[in-house]
Amino acid sequence: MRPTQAPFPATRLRRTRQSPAIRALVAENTLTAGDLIWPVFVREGEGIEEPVPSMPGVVRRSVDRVVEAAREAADLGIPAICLFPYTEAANRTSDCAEAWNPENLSNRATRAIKAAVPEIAIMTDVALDPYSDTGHDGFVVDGEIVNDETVEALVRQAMSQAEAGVDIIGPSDMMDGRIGAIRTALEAAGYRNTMLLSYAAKYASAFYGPFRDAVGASGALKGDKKTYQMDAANTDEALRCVARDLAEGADMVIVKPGMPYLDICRRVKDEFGTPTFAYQVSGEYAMIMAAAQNGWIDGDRAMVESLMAFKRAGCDGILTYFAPAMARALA
Ligand SMILES: NCc1[nH]cc(CCC(=O)O)c1CC(=O)O
Repeated sequence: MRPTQAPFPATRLRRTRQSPAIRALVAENTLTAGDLIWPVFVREGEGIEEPVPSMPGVVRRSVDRVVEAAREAADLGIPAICLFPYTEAANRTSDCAEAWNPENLSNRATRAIKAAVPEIAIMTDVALDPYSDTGHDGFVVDGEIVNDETVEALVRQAMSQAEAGVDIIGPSDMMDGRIGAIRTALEAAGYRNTMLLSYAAKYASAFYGPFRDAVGASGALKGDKKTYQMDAANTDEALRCVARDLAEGADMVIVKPGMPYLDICRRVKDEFGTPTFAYQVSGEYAMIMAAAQNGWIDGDRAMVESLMAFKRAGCDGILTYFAPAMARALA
């Protein structure tokens, strides 16, 4: 694109910024509730909403309260909710068997939401970290996060989620070959419409800190995730990950974290034209909320601006803890 314009004063770029009406007319991007996926934390119990200290305004909900939250989200026009279980220490084992227990928290929440709020799409996370005693996304053997054995377990986890009625399966583990393995298993079992939203370009990030508190993984995690999550120095590698996952049967892809990786969002969208999502992760949310609580920034305006940035970068939608607040602001 080559913008063409007459010399000043024939061209005055401020003309199209002069009033809310004119600015609305020339806005290049829009943000709607339909762009949002809301990640929620699920815990055991009943009637419980337990604050997550490092994520002001975010709570862990018992299944009955998650159902209420899903109702509220659907009424606000939010199309999808994403479930993350907080697992107690007793359910964190070296074989991670709770991950494919049909009665695990994630599967019970899925069935309860499906029954009460059938119109909202349910997304779940595929990775072993909520169920492992090491806090890693895969099995650890002699200090190595082993790929192929982990993929077999991820397939079992994904199949139990499909069986529970999940619409969108989100593998966030960054193992090699898991998209193809899960897609093959889904097709073989007749789950033709179950979508795979691959966390294709997921970076090893300091911004996941509050999330690990929220799901109870902070204490468990030994070491870091750098042998499977990506190095912040790389961009071409992100395109290779996305190309690989699309070739294996992913329907849509995620770039994660969001704000520090807007360049990756733009490249992925331009290169593949596939439905592309950004995950504005826990640490990004926490930064904005912390500054707002200190009176250092206007939290509502920072929320809107940060989410519009993803649309500008080419994203079709955003996973964000701000989803209900943003949807309310748009209503
Ligand atoms: N595989 C687990 C997972 N799924 C989503 C997040 C992070 C989300 C957030 O920070 O909001 C993580 C954490 C991690 O990889 O350590």
